[in-house]
Amino acid sequence: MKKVEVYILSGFLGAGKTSLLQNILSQEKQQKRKIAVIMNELGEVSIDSNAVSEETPLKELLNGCVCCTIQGQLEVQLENMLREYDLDALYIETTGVAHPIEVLDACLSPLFAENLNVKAIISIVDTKRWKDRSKLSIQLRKLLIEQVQHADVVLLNKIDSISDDEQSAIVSEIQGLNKNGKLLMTEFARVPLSMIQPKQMIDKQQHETAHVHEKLHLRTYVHTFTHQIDLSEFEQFLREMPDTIYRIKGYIGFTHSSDSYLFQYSYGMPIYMKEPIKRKKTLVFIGEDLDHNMLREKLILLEKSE
Ligand SMILES: Nc1nc2c(ncn2[C@@H]2O[C@H](COP(=O)(O)OP(=O)(O)OP(=O)(O)O)[C@@H](O)[C@H]2O)c(=O)[nH]1
Repeated sequence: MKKVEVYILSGFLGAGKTSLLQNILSQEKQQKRKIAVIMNELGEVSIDSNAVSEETPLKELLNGCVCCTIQGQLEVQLENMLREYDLDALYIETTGVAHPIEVLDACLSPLFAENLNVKAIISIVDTKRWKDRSKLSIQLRKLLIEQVQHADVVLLNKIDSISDDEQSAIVSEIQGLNKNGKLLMTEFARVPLSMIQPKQMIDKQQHETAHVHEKLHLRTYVHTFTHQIDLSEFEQFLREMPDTIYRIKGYIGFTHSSDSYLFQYSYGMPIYMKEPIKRKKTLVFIGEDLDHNMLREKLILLEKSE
Protein backbone atom coordinates (compact mmCIF):
# COMPACT_ATOMS: atom_id res chain seq x y z
CA MET A 1 0.00 0.00 0.00
CA LYS A 2 1.28 3.49 -0.84
CA LYS A 3 2.11 5.40 2.31
CA VAL A 4 1.77 9.17 2.53
CA GLU A 5 5.01 10.91 3.50
CA VAL A 6 4.60 13.12 6.56
CA TYR A 7 6.84 16.04 7.47
CA ILE A 8 6.45 17.83 10.79
CA LEU A 9 7.54 21.48 10.71
CA SER A 10 8.46 22.70 14.14
CA GLY A 11 10.05 25.87 15.43
CA PHE A 12 9.46 28.67 17.85
CA LEU A 13 7.00 31.53 17.26
CA GLY A 14 8.18 33.66 14.37
CA ALA A 15 11.14 31.41 13.51
CA GLY A 16 10.09 31.10 9.86
CA LYS A 17 7.81 28.04 9.64
CA THR A 18 5.34 29.70 7.30
CA SER A 19 8.12 30.99 5.06
CA LEU A 20 9.52 27.46 4.96
CA LEU A 21 6.14 25.98 4.13
CA GLN A 22 5.68 28.43 1.24
CA ASN A 23 9.10 27.56 -0.15
CA ILE A 24 8.39 23.86 0.15
CA LEU A 25 4.95 24.09 -1.47
CA SER A 26 6.21 25.94 -4.51
CA GLN A 27 8.91 23.31 -5.05
CA GLU A 28 6.49 20.43 -4.52
CA LYS A 29 4.19 22.05 -7.08
CA GLN A 30 6.97 22.10 -9.65
CA GLN A 31 7.48 18.40 -9.03
CA LYS A 32 3.74 17.88 -9.52
CA ARG A 33 3.29 16.02 -6.29
CA LYS A 34 -0.06 15.98 -4.52
CA ILE A 35 0.43 17.75 -1.21
CA ALA A 36 -1.78 18.66 1.71
CA VAL A 37 -1.14 20.83 4.74
CA ILE A 38 -2.36 20.74 8.30
CA MET A 39 -1.82 24.00 10.13
CA ASN A 40 -2.14 24.52 13.82
CA GLU A 41 -2.49 27.97 15.29
CA LEU A 42 -3.15 29.04 18.82
CA GLY A 43 -5.69 31.72 18.01
CA GLU A 44 -9.29 31.26 16.94
CA VAL A 45 -8.65 32.77 13.53
CA SER A 46 -6.11 31.47 11.10
CA ILE A 47 -3.56 34.04 10.04
CA ASP A 48 -1.15 31.95 8.05
CA SER A 49 -3.60 29.92 5.98
CA ASN A 50 -3.49 32.38 3.07
CA ALA A 51 0.16 31.34 2.71
CA VAL A 52 -1.19 28.14 1.17
CA SER A 53 -2.60 28.35 -2.34
CA GLU A 54 -6.19 27.30 -2.97
CA GLU A 55 -5.40 24.13 -4.86
CA THR A 56 -3.58 22.63 -1.86
CA PRO A 57 -5.91 20.82 0.55
CA LEU A 58 -5.62 22.52 3.92
CA LYS A 59 -7.04 21.64 7.30
CA GLU A 60 -6.66 23.98 10.18
CA LEU A 61 -6.57 23.24 13.86
CA LEU A 62 -7.32 26.46 15.63
CA ASN A 63 -7.47 27.66 19.18
CA GLY A 64 -5.24 25.16 20.89
CA CYS A 65 -1.91 23.53 20.54
CA VAL A 66 -1.79 20.27 18.67
CA CYS A 67 0.54 18.76 21.20
CA CYS A 68 -1.85 19.04 24.12
CA THR A 69 -5.42 20.31 24.00
CA ILE A 70 -6.30 19.29 20.47
CA GLN A 71 -4.25 16.22 19.78
CA GLY A 72 -7.42 14.20 19.20
CA GLN A 73 -8.47 16.72 16.56
CA LEU A 74 -5.22 16.22 14.71
CA GLU A 75 -5.98 12.52 14.52
CA VAL A 76 -9.41 13.28 13.07
CA GLN A 77 -7.94 15.69 10.51
CA LEU A 78 -5.33 13.15 9.49
CA GLU A 79 -8.02 10.55 8.98
CA ASN A 80 -10.13 12.95 6.90
CA MET A 81 -7.17 13.94 4.76
CA LEU A 82 -6.38 10.33 3.99
CA ARG A 83 -9.98 9.57 3.12
CA GLU A 84 -10.57 12.61 0.92
CA TYR A 85 -7.32 12.89 -1.04
CA ASP A 86 -4.85 10.68 -2.79
CA LEU A 87 -1.70 12.31 -1.43
CA ASP A 88 2.04 12.00 -1.93
CA ALA A 89 2.95 14.04 1.13
CA LEU A 90 1.46 15.87 4.05
CA TYR A 91 3.09 18.78 5.88
CA ILE A 92 2.06 19.59 9.42
CA GLU A 93 2.95 23.10 10.54
CA THR A 94 2.76 23.18 14.31
CA THR A 95 2.34 26.15 16.61
CA GLY A 96 5.54 27.71 17.84
CA VAL A 97 5.03 26.15 21.23
CA ALA A 98 4.41 22.55 20.17
CA HIS A 99 6.59 19.75 21.45
CA PRO A 100 7.65 17.65 18.44
CA ILE A 101 7.25 14.35 20.28
CA GLU A 102 3.59 14.96 20.95
CA VAL A 103 2.95 15.76 17.30
CA LEU A 104 4.78 12.65 16.19
CA ASP A 105 2.72 10.74 18.69
CA ALA A 106 -0.53 11.85 17.06
CA CYS A 107 0.74 10.63 13.68
CA LEU A 108 1.36 7.20 15.12
CA SER A 109 -2.24 6.56 16.06
CA PRO A 110 -3.13 2.92 15.41
CA LEU A 111 -6.05 4.22 13.30
CA PHE A 112 -3.83 5.08 10.36
CA ALA A 113 -0.26 4.17 11.27
CA GLU A 114 -0.18 1.90 8.22
CA ASN A 115 -1.04 4.75 5.85
CA LEU A 116 1.48 7.30 7.07
CA ASN A 117 5.22 7.33 6.91
CA VAL A 118 6.68 10.07 9.09
CA LYS A 119 9.80 10.99 7.13
CA ALA A 120 11.26 13.84 9.13
CA ILE A 121 10.84 16.37 11.87
CA ILE A 122 12.18 19.64 10.49
CA SER A 123 12.87 22.31 13.12
CA ILE A 124 13.58 25.86 12.24
CA VAL A 125 15.57 28.02 14.63
CA ASP A 126 15.47 31.80 14.68
CA THR A 127 19.19 32.36 15.19
CA LYS A 128 18.67 35.83 16.56
CA ARG A 129 16.26 34.54 19.17
CA TRP A 130 18.54 31.62 19.94
CA LYS A 131 21.37 34.05 20.65
CA ASP A 132 19.15 36.00 23.05
CA ARG A 133 17.38 33.01 24.55
CA SER A 134 18.53 33.81 28.09
CA LYS A 135 15.76 36.42 28.07
CA LEU A 136 13.11 33.68 27.76
CA SER A 137 11.57 31.75 30.63
CA ILE A 138 13.12 28.41 31.62
CA GLN A 139 10.15 26.52 30.11
CA LEU A 140 10.48 28.24 26.76
CA ARG A 141 14.24 27.71 26.70
CA LYS A 142 13.62 24.03 27.36
CA LEU A 143 11.14 23.95 24.51
CA LEU A 144 13.62 25.59 22.11
CA ILE A 145 16.18 22.96 23.06
CA GLU A 146 13.68 20.14 22.66
CA GLN A 147 12.71 21.35 19.19
CA VAL A 148 16.38 21.18 18.22
CA GLN A 149 17.18 17.90 19.93
CA HIS A 150 14.45 15.87 18.29
CA ALA A 151 14.80 17.20 14.78
CA ASP A 152 16.07 15.21 11.83
CA VAL A 153 16.84 18.45 10.03
CA VAL A 154 17.60 21.75 11.80
CA LEU A 155 17.40 24.95 9.76
CA LEU A 156 19.32 27.85 11.26
CA ASN A 157 17.25 30.67 9.87
CA LYS A 158 17.65 34.45 9.76
CA ILE A 159 21.40 34.19 9.43
CA ASP A 160 21.28 37.62 7.78
CA SER A 161 20.53 39.05 11.25
CA ILE A 162 23.66 37.77 13.01
CA SER A 163 27.42 38.09 12.53
CA ASP A 164 29.73 35.34 11.20
CA ASP A 165 31.18 34.76 14.67
CA GLU A 166 27.72 34.42 16.14
CA GLN A 167 26.87 31.94 13.38
CA SER A 168 29.82 29.71 14.25
CA ALA A 169 28.98 29.81 17.94
CA ILE A 170 25.37 28.80 17.27
CA VAL A 171 26.40 26.01 14.92
CA SER A 172 28.59 24.43 17.56
CA GLU A 173 25.90 24.79 20.24
CA ILE A 174 23.29 23.16 18.03
CA GLN A 175 25.67 20.38 16.99
CA GLY A 176 26.30 19.70 20.66
CA LEU A 177 22.57 19.28 21.24
CA ASN A 178 21.83 17.19 18.17
CA LYS A 179 24.69 15.12 16.82
CA ASN A 180 22.64 13.11 14.33
CA GLY A 181 20.51 15.82 12.76
CA LYS A 182 21.35 17.55 9.51
CA LEU A 183 22.19 21.22 10.01
CA LEU A 184 21.48 23.83 7.31
CA MET A 185 21.82 27.61 7.36
CA THR A 186 19.06 29.59 5.69
CA GLU A 187 17.77 33.05 4.92
CA PHE A 188 13.98 33.36 4.73
CA ALA A 189 13.92 29.56 5.07
CA ARG A 190 15.06 29.11 1.48
CA VAL A 191 16.17 25.53 1.14
CA PRO A 192 16.07 23.02 -1.73
CA LEU A 193 13.59 20.20 -1.13
CA SER A 194 16.29 17.61 -1.74
CA MET A 195 18.11 18.86 1.36
CA ILE A 196 15.22 18.27 3.70
CA GLN A 197 13.63 15.15 2.27
CA PRO A 198 15.31 11.80 2.76
CA LYS A 199 16.60 10.46 -0.54
CA GLN A 200 13.90 9.00 -2.75
CA MET A 201 16.15 7.08 -5.09
CA ILE A 202 18.05 4.25 -3.53
CA ASP A 203 20.08 1.84 -5.59
CA LYS A 204 20.49 -1.70 -4.35
CA GLN A 205 24.09 -1.41 -3.22
CA GLN A 206 23.48 1.77 -1.29
CA HIS A 207 20.38 0.41 0.27
CA GLU A 208 21.75 -0.45 3.70
CA THR A 209 23.46 2.86 4.39
CA ALA A 210 20.73 4.96 2.83
CA HIS A 211 18.18 3.16 4.90
CA VAL A 212 19.98 4.01 8.13
CA HIS A 213 20.11 7.69 7.21
CA GLU A 214 16.47 7.68 6.33
CA LYS A 215 15.34 6.58 9.75
CA LEU A 216 13.82 9.10 12.07
CA HIS A 217 15.98 10.42 14.83
CA LEU A 218 13.26 9.58 17.32
CA ARG A 219 12.50 5.87 17.31
CA THR A 220 9.35 3.99 18.03
CA TYR A 221 8.63 0.55 19.38
CA VAL A 222 5.23 -1.13 19.23
CA HIS A 223 4.37 -3.95 21.62
CA THR A 224 1.21 -6.04 21.51
CA PHE A 225 0.25 -7.88 24.69
CA THR A 226 -1.31 -11.32 24.60
CA HIS A 227 -2.19 -11.30 28.33
CA GLN A 228 -3.27 -8.94 31.05
CA ILE A 229 -0.53 -7.73 33.37
CA ASP A 230 -0.13 -6.78 37.00
CA LEU A 231 -0.51 -3.04 37.60
CA SER A 232 2.14 -2.70 40.31
CA GLU A 233 4.70 -4.62 38.25
CA PHE A 234 3.91 -2.40 35.28
CA GLU A 235 4.46 0.68 37.44
CA GLN A 236 7.78 -0.74 38.59
CA PHE A 237 8.70 -1.24 34.91
CA LEU A 238 7.86 2.44 34.26
CA ARG A 239 10.06 3.57 37.16
CA GLU A 240 13.01 1.59 35.81
CA MET A 241 12.60 2.76 32.25
CA PRO A 242 15.42 4.85 30.70
CA ASP A 243 14.62 8.56 30.68
CA THR A 244 15.14 8.66 26.93
CA ILE A 245 11.66 7.17 26.56
CA TYR A 246 9.54 10.27 26.25
CA ARG A 247 6.12 8.99 25.43
CA ILE A 248 4.01 5.84 25.66
CA LYS A 249 0.47 5.54 24.43
CA GLY A 250 -1.95 2.71 23.77
CA TYR A 251 -4.31 0.18 25.29
CA ILE A 252 -3.57 -2.15 28.14
CA GLY A 253 -5.40 -4.67 30.35
CA PHE A 254 -4.69 -5.46 34.01
CA THR A 255 -5.22 -8.61 36.05
CA HIS A 256 -7.30 -6.80 38.68
CA SER A 257 -10.00 -5.74 36.23
CA SER A 258 -11.79 -6.94 33.13
CA ASP A 259 -11.74 -3.40 31.69
CA SER A 260 -9.43 -2.12 29.00
CA TYR A 261 -7.48 1.06 29.73
CA LEU A 262 -6.22 3.82 27.51
CA PHE A 263 -2.72 4.48 28.81
CA GLN A 264 -0.79 7.72 28.27
CA TYR A 265 2.67 8.49 29.59
CA SER A 266 4.51 11.73 29.07
CA TYR A 267 7.13 13.62 31.02
CA GLY A 268 7.24 10.85 33.61
CA MET A 269 3.53 10.99 34.30
CA PRO A 270 1.31 7.93 33.67
CA ILE A 271 -2.43 8.37 33.05
CA TYR A 272 -4.95 5.52 32.88
CA MET A 273 -8.46 5.94 31.53
CA LYS A 274 -11.12 3.25 31.32
CA GLU A 275 -11.87 2.46 27.70
CA PRO A 276 -15.46 1.44 26.96
CA ILE A 277 -14.63 -0.38 23.72
CA LYS A 278 -12.56 -3.58 23.63
CA ARG A 279 -9.27 -2.78 21.89
CA LYS A 280 -6.19 -4.66 20.84
CA LYS A 281 -3.72 -4.32 23.74
CA THR A 282 -0.96 -2.40 22.00
CA LEU A 283 1.48 0.17 23.39
CA VAL A 284 3.55 2.54 21.26
CA PHE A 285 6.84 3.78 22.79
CA ILE A 286 8.61 6.89 21.47
CA GLY A 287 12.13 7.79 22.48
CA GLU A 288 15.75 8.00 21.54
CA ASP A 289 18.07 5.01 21.19
CA LEU A 290 15.23 2.67 22.05
CA ASP A 291 16.53 -0.76 22.96
CA HIS A 292 13.83 -2.90 21.32
CA ASN A 293 15.13 -6.20 22.72
CA MET A 294 15.26 -4.91 26.27
CA LEU A 295 11.74 -3.52 26.03
CA ARG A 296 10.36 -6.66 24.41
CA GLU A 297 11.94 -8.93 27.04
CA LYS A 298 10.74 -6.83 29.98
CA LEU A 299 7.21 -6.57 28.63
CA ILE A 300 7.00 -10.30 27.92
CA LEU A 301 8.23 -10.97 31.47
CA LEU A 302 5.38 -8.82 32.80
CA GLU A 303 2.91 -11.05 30.97
CA LYS A 304 4.56 -14.25 32.24
CA SER A 305 4.60 -13.23 35.89
CA GLU A 306 0.83 -12.84 35.80
N1 LIG B 1 15.47 39.02 8.46
C1 LIG B 1 14.86 37.85 8.26
N2 LIG B 1 13.55 37.74 8.48
C2 LIG B 1 12.95 36.55 8.28
C3 LIG B 1 13.66 35.41 7.84
N3 LIG B 1 12.81 34.36 7.74
C4 LIG B 1 11.60 34.82 8.10
N4 LIG B 1 11.66 36.15 8.41
C5 LIG B 1 10.55 37.02 8.85
O1 LIG B 1 10.17 36.64 10.17
C6 LIG B 1 8.75 36.78 10.33
C7 LIG B 1 8.15 35.45 10.78
O2 LIG B 1 8.27 34.48 9.74
P1 LIG B 1 7.19 33.33 9.55
O3 LIG B 1 7.62 32.51 8.39
O4 LIG B 1 5.81 33.88 9.53
O5 LIG B 1 7.43 32.55 10.92
P2 LIG B 1 6.48 31.48 11.67
O6 LIG B 1 7.40 30.59 12.40
O7 LIG B 1 5.51 30.89 10.74
O8 LIG B 1 5.71 32.44 12.67
P3 LIG B 1 4.45 32.06 13.64
O9 LIG B 1 3.36 31.53 12.73
O10 LIG B 1 4.14 33.37 14.28
O11 LIG B 1 4.95 31.07 14.62
C8 LIG B 1 8.22 37.24 8.99
O12 LIG B 1 8.08 38.64 9.04
C9 LIG B 1 9.30 36.86 8.00
O13 LIG B 1 9.33 37.68 6.85
C10 LIG B 1 15.09 35.56 7.61
O14 LIG B 1 15.82 34.62 7.28
N5 LIG B 1 15.61 36.79 7.85
